[in-house]
Amino acid sequence: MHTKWKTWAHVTKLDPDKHLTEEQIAEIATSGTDALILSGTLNITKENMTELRDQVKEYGLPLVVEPAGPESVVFHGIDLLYVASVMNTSDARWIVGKHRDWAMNPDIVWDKVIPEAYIVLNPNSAVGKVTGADCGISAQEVAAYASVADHYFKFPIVYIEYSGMYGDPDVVCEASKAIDHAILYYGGGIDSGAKAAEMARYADTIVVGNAVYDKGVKTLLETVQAVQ
Ligand SMILES: CC(C)=CCC/C(C)=C/CC/C(C)=C/CC/C(C)=C/COP(=O)(O)OP(=O)(O)O
Ligand SMILES: O=P(O)(O)OC[C@@H](O)CO
Ligand SMILES: [Mg+2]
Repeated sequence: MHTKWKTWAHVTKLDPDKHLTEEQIAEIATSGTDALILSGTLNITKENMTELRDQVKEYGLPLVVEPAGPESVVFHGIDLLYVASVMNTSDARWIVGKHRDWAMNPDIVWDKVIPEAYIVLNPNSAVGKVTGADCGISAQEVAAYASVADHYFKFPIVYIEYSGMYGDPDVVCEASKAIDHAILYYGGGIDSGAKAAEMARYADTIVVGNAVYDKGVKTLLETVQAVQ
């Protein structure tokens, strides 16, 4: 299996539900970001996922699809499929239920699948609302979830997710201390070089999403330069 993903410092998350021009995509793909993740929670379908894949594929960057459910899984033309389980929800659908439904399907390319332990910390994000995540937890509880994900479930990725807001670096620091093997992802509200550098002190891989759309490719470049 493809293991280069473990060395990525910066990845860019593109939303199939949003639009980018060809020129913007060219700038993103040549920004120095290590990979593109195609993902979102709301309004994601095989159709808009495939359309975005076709827009970005010619640049040769590693492509990851991160589906919000079985309905948006695409394997063709992509390198890896990141599949989340949310640690801090009591709704089992988002831990293992959707996965059971998905596994009724015989066409899963398991060699491309990388499981991710999500810890969702922004209650106002789409992912926070949809999964009913308990976002009011302490840094110690986040670290404990990270420890269970790493040492017990042996997830290869632990993902601290503040989608749409900049998180607390102390929380990411505590999570990083609790993990020995998993790669630690941080995503949420990174819209400057300083924020990218701050979270990259603790996270192995930082994720930039909304800033690409809200602030533009120049800001994306700053975040890349701060960590590469
Ligand atoms: C079993 C399969 C194939 C999938 C299930 C995967 C699960 C359980 C996902 C739950 C968490 C989730 C919805 C992950 C999707 C990735 C993600 C967090 C995207 C960011 O979403 P937001 O930024 O909040 O949403 P919008 O961009 O749509 O506003
Ligand atoms: O969109 P932002 O806030 O940059 O968050 C990135 C990513 O973690 C979202 O899943
Ligand atoms: Mg988003």
